[in-house]
Amino acid sequence: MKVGIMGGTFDPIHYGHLLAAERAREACGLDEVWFIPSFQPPLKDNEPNADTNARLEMVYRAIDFQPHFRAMDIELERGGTSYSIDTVKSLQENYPGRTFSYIIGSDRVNDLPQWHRIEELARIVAFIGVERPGESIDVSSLPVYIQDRLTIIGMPLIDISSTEIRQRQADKRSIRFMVPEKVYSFIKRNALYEKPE
Ligand SMILES: Nc1ncnc2c1ncn2[C@@H]1O[C@H](COP(=O)(O)OP(=O)(O)OP(=O)(O)O)[C@@H](O)[C@H]1O
Ligand SMILES: O=C(O)c1ccc[n+]([C@@H]2O[C@H](COP(=O)([O-])O)[C@@H](O)[C@H]2O)c1
Repeated sequence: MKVGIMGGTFDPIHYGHLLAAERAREACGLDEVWFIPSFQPPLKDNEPNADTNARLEMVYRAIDFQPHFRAMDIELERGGTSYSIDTVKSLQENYPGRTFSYIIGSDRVNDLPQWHRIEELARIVAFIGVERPGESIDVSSLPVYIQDRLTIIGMPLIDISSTEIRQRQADKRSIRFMVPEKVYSFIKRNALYEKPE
């Protein structure tokens, strides 16, 4: 069974994440995509804005009724810095018989050489890269051991980021149609990302 890992801060999850997962599933013949929210993403300086329960709940709402998508809380349960090497090793131990690939956007593809224990990680997992606006994938500057494990797939450029959603929400501008309706209603009901008056 082939599983794609869609890891992220998901603060909040948005249509860019969902389309990347779906196009990777189709292009690479993945049986399932597992969405794994990070507790603390390794290369981001700031702590996530929404708490872990809210970020996980938004992922559940976004993938509700999608037969090939699952959400897993293993990084939230583990706590600490969410290194992918720890996640993949734990998945391999707990779910034998699966092969895992990481689905990542162009910003993360380009910083793969900075990932924790990347040489070891690249031996046990493959990477599926998707373009996102603002940063194009520069395959030739990546070490060969990463290039060998990387497949770039096509996807329409979706110019949506969680940062922009948080900023729009703080500025009281519209975030409708940037996130699924059930995520939208959760953000509004819980006043996430709003600036205190
Ligand atoms: N619009 C998008 N198109 C393609 N891939 C995306 C898009 N947004 C995020 N990704 C990818 O999804 C993964 C998780 O992203 P993350 O949760 O950090 O979202 P983000 O929008 O980049 O968040 P932030 O703006 O808070 O940094 C990363 O691999 C990232 O490159
Ligand atoms: O393991 C690492 O060193 C590492 C460095 C950067 C990113 N990642 C993972 O890549 C995924 C996307 O990260 P981010 O910061 O864009 O949310 C998420 O699952 C992170 O844990 C992992």
